[in-house]
Amino acid sequence: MIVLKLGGSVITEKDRPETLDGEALERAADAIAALEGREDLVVVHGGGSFGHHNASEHGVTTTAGTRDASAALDVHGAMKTLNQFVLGRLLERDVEAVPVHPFSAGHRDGEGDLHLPTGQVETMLAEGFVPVLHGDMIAHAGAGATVVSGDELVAALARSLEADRVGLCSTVPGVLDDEDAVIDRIDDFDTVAAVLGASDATDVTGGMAGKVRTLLELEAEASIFGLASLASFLDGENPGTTID
Ligand SMILES: Nc1ncnc2c1ncn2[C@@H]1O[C@H](COP(=O)(O)OP(=O)(O)OP(=O)(O)O)[C@@H](O)[C@H]1O
Ligand SMILES: C=C(C)CCOP(=O)(O)O
Repeated sequence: MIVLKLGGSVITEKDRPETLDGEALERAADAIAALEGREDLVVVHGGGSFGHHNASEHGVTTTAGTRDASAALDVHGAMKTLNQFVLGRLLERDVEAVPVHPFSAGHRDGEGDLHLPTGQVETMLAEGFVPVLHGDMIAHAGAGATVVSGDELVAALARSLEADRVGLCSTVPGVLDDEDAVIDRIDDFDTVAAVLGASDATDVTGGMAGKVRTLLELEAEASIFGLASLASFLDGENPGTTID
């Protein structure tokens, strides 16, 4: 069973609000369609130019919340729009993709910890569907609603579903060192902290630094790689950077 995140930076033009990178999304959908039926797959996608700009305008992050429903729905709506594009490209390729909207499915407790029940995802998988989740807003005890990143959802799903493989397809071929070479393996935050930055584009969830931090907390290994390596990841290889 594979949990795969399609980074928003891959499937959208992240620096142009609400702009899809149609060609990249089609390539990602082709790779997923080639896997169809061989293994259980849960897809999560990030926001890219959908969601991050809206969240930034409303001043919401993974810790700063809002109690303004219109603001929450603005971010949620942008993410649902992108989710429709992702589902559409998968359905065109006969992948039985169905949506799961985290805002309606989970919450954060007062400590900010994410709780994501997965009974619906497990039933979808058992019935042959490919669940497609996305970064979203989420009710947060004591803070209203905050942003939940696709990376956090990947980690929660991988834990609950005991995923065999976890992959994050991003716009970079892996985590890069100070000479832009792909770092093969990361097992400690401090040793790479100096090269880990935010995203180049508007991003409220922490860019590469947030991604590595979240994945290091996960017991299972995870791979971060670029679109050119998505097919090889789905074929069982470990391209890019392995976080363990
Ligand atoms: N050391 C690093 N190696 C690689 N990328 C880095 C590094 N430091 C910062 N980055 C930035 O992190 C970005 C990837 O993080 P980002 O959160 O944008 O990815 P994503 O998950 O694909 O997108 P989204 O968060 O929209 O879903 C890269 O585009 C790059 O700008
Ligand atoms: C900005 C929102 C709503 C979700 C972002 O998810 P991410 O792109 O995985 O960080």
